[in-house]
Amino acid sequence: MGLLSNETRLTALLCAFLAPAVYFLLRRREALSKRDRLPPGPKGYPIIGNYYDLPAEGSHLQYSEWKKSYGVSSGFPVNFRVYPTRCGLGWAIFTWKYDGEIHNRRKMVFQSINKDTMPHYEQHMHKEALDLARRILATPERFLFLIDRMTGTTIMRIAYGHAVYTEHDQWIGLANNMNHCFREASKVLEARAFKACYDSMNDMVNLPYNMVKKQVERQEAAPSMTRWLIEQNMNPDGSIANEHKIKEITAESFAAGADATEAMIKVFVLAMLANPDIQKKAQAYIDAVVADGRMPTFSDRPQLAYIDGILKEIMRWKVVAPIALPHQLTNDEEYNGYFIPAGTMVVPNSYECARDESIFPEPEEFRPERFTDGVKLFTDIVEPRDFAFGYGRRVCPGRQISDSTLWITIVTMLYVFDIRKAIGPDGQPIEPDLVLENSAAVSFPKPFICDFIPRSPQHIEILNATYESVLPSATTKLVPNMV
Ligand code: HEM
Repeated sequence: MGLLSNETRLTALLCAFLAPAVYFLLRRREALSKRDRLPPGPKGYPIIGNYYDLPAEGSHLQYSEWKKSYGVSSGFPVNFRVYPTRCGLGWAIFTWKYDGEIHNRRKMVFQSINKDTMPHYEQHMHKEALDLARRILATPERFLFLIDRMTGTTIMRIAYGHAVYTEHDQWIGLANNMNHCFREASKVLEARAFKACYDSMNDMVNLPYNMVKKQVERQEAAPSMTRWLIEQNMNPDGSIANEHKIKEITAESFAAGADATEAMIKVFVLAMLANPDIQKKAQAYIDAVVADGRMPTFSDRPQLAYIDGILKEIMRWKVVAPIALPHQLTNDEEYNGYFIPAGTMVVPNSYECARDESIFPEPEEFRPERFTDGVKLFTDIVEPRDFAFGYGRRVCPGRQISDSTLWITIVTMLYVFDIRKAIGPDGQPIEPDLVLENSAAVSFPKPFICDFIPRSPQHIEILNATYESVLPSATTKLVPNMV
């Protein structure tokens, strides 16, 4: 006779059959209830999800429309599922999926951008901002090109300590070729373009790095991200650990940083054209701080809250990276009562954040007063940097560099110039188009013209003298093909 009664055996048998069934029913109910709780949105297709719903350009506008039409009240736009996300393009980490390797590389970027290194970078930025003003003075009609050039030369100095004087600089040429490849990524699949892009990315990674390495050996390297990383990774026997990572990180700074910084400086010019009163107000604040006949510098920043107000408003008014970069959930998430399964691609709509009327009334208006009364910056309003530079673990690691570059450029331009609408042949001011041109990642102002009028001969004299005094070891002469 067994130890169990017949009744107990029957119960055990029933349990053995029923338990999995109950388990699967519960799981199915849970799955169904989760499916009911997916955020609403375009239906999509099996496997490819919403791939065909993705607009090629201006996707932030489409997402904002969906947010309205699907009636989602939270910041999360719509149910949006396309599984493959950052798929990895060469060494460019912004195209990689998050993992331990990215974590380490981002850490290295932060090691080279910190409170000890920033003062050195700020000197570079200052020199480049002054250089831009001098070049605009010489050929104002080329200001769009000169802004483009200046964002490249600033990053060259920060990444490699390399000062660019001519328009035919070898490293700038390499970096521009590489950026062209990122912008035209789809065309890179053509065999010839692929080879050219492969070569230019390789050169960009290796050549400037090798130059700095030699300078470090000779102890004559200027301060730069590359120099710092080489020094921090130098083994006692003189070999360099993580060499390929250092090369790739610094090359990437150019790919990731130049376009967005350029777009923002151009947005600043547009904002000044459209708002002459704000320009005048900003100049009055600057003049009060530098009444002793000098130009503003970084040390004046705490006294120039209005310039920071302008900077914040530029980041909000025209978000140049309107959908940052796509993220992908590694785990199931609950958000505002919605269920969002692991693997979902989440496209942040930063443009929509900037247009939230409950936070930023009349969002189309350019209004630095949202953020400052001219004396202090308000702390009880959403910070545009929290959406302009992306999110979470992938937030832009170059934001401190861009922030300082933008500030010193804006304050320098406002000190030297009155930025005015150009006058057309009919004698009327030419109105600039304030709508940005959308592209894959960064939106730019459409080409426009305007006048840069020096505020006085004395402002020019002070500009030239200041240029000579900042980083005086650099070449101070205008070389023939400089402008
Ligand atoms: C105004 C200028 C800039 C803007 C608006 C900007 C914005 C952004 C945004 C929106 C992202 C995506 C963040 C996300 O995935 O959520 C990003 C990523 C990145 N940015 Fe910037 N950026 C700027 C300048 C720079 C500069 C100067 C550097 C380098 C020195 C830089 C380096 C990077 C890198 C390496 C990434 C990829 C990070 C990753 O995928 O983990 N950026 N940036």
